Formats: sequence, structure tokens, C-alpha cells
Amino acid sequence: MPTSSPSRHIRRPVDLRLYAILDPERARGRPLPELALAAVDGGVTLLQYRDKYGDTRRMVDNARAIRAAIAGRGVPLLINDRLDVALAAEADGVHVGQDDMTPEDARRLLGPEAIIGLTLNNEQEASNAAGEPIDYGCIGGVFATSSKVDAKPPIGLEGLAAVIDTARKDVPDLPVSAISGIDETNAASVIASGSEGIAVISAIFLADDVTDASRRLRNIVDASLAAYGAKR
Ligand SMILES: Cc1ncc(COP(=O)(O)OP(=O)(O)O)c(N)n1
Ligand SMILES: Cc1nc(C(=O)O)sc1CCOP(=O)(O)O
Ligand SMILES: [Mg+2]
Repeated sequence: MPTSSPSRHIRRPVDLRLYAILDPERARGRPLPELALAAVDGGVTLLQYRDKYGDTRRMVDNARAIRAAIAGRGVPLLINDRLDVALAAEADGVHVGQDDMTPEDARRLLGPEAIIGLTLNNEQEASNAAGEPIDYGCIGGVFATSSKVDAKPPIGLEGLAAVIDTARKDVPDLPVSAISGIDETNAASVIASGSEGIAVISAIFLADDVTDASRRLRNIVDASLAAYGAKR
């Protein structure tokens, strides 16, 4: 078994500018590896495979196929919730929420090189992130979404700014992004609130042209980061 000391974790570098989450429920029946590559071609910097309904074998097969499709492109692949799938498919890490396996247990199982992300829903959870062996936090949900059945009430831009401020104060070296309902109309406001990037499902993977949608979002993020800067 891999062993790791979670309390002494040195954060892995992670580029949060455009984080695409690939979910078969939001793919319009199109092949996941092709969608993954199309998104990477458009400038996605981090990719997650999220599958709330897939059986384990399908998930491992899909994760392997996605990994093969984007191999050599420098874009890490994370698996939502499922450490076993991440290990079997040799993905780069996992994303866990507050009700999933703890970051400490995930770190112990995956080792120091894995990228581990954690959902932060409020200021208390941002504060509690201090000392967690994670590499980034993702704050949600900012706006309403149809992509998550058990989504919490949206916190809006003011809520986002408050959670980011708490993270900056209590966990200054933690990179943070934001999720839920983010698209071309509001991405700039998310960055202006202090986020280092955006995490997106439908604005990328429900688009007719996934590469074009990714490119437009990436341009908005880059321009907004240049204008507002990351506060960290
Ligand atoms: C980047 C990113 N942020 C948040 C989530 C949500 O995680 P969680 O709260 O565990 O909910 P599920 O996605 O597991 O339904 C995420 N997956 N990715
Ligand atoms: C996976 C996920 N987590 C959320 C949270 O609030 O924690 S919202 C969400 C889905 C985001 O999809 P879209 O970009 O289509 O709104
Ligand atoms: Mg989860």
C-alpha cells in the first residue's frame, strides 16, 4: 500500500484556470474521449471525469480511454469521488466533497504525488481546509445548475467573495476555483470575485462545438485574470 504523511503534504502545482468536468449525463451521448480531447484542444487546463451512475467497470474503462485520449497534453485527469477508479486507471488524482472520503484518507491511499481537490461550500469549510492535505479548493455552488441533482442553494457572487476571503486569510497558499452555473455570461464576474479559475460542466460539454466553447471560456478567464489579477 502507498504510505504518505498527510499532515506534511507539499501542495502539488495545479492550473485551475479552466477546469472541465466530463459527465456522461451531460455529454449528449457523444464519446467521452473525443469530448475530452476537444476540450483540451480549446484550452482546458484540468479535466475531471464525474460519473454518478456508472458501474465500476464502465468507470475504469472510460477513465482509461479519456486518459489515453489526452495523453501527452499536460492536462491532469482527476476522478470524482472514486479513489479506486483513479488508482485502477492511473489517473492524476481525485476530487472529493465534504461527504466523500476525507482528504486525509485519500492522501494516505493515493500518496504525495496525487492531486486532491476538495469542495468548499461555505466559510467554515474554507477555514477548515487549513491543514488538509489538498492541492486546491473549489467553491460552490455559485449559481443555480441543472448538472447536480443534490446541489445546495447557490451562494452567489457575494457568497463566493466571502468564502474566498476566508480561504485567503486562513489558508493563504491554497489555490481556489469556483463551480456551478458558470458560463460565458458570468465567468468574468467569478474571476473578479477573486477566483483563480472556473470549473464547468454544461457550458463546455453541452455545446455543439466543445473546442470553440472551451476556447471562448479560456479567453474570458485569461482576460479577466489579466484585468483583476488573482488576489493570492
Ligand atoms: C471541481 C469540483 N468542485 C466541486 C465538485 C462537487 O463535489 P461534491 O460536492 O462531492 O459533489 P459531486 O460532484 O460528487 O456530486 C466537483 N465534483 N468538482
Ligand atoms: C459537480 C458540481 N458541483 C457543484 C457544487 O455546487 O458543488 S455544482 C456542480 C455541477 C456544475 O455544473 P455546471 O457547470 O453545468 O453548472
Ligand atoms: Mg463528491
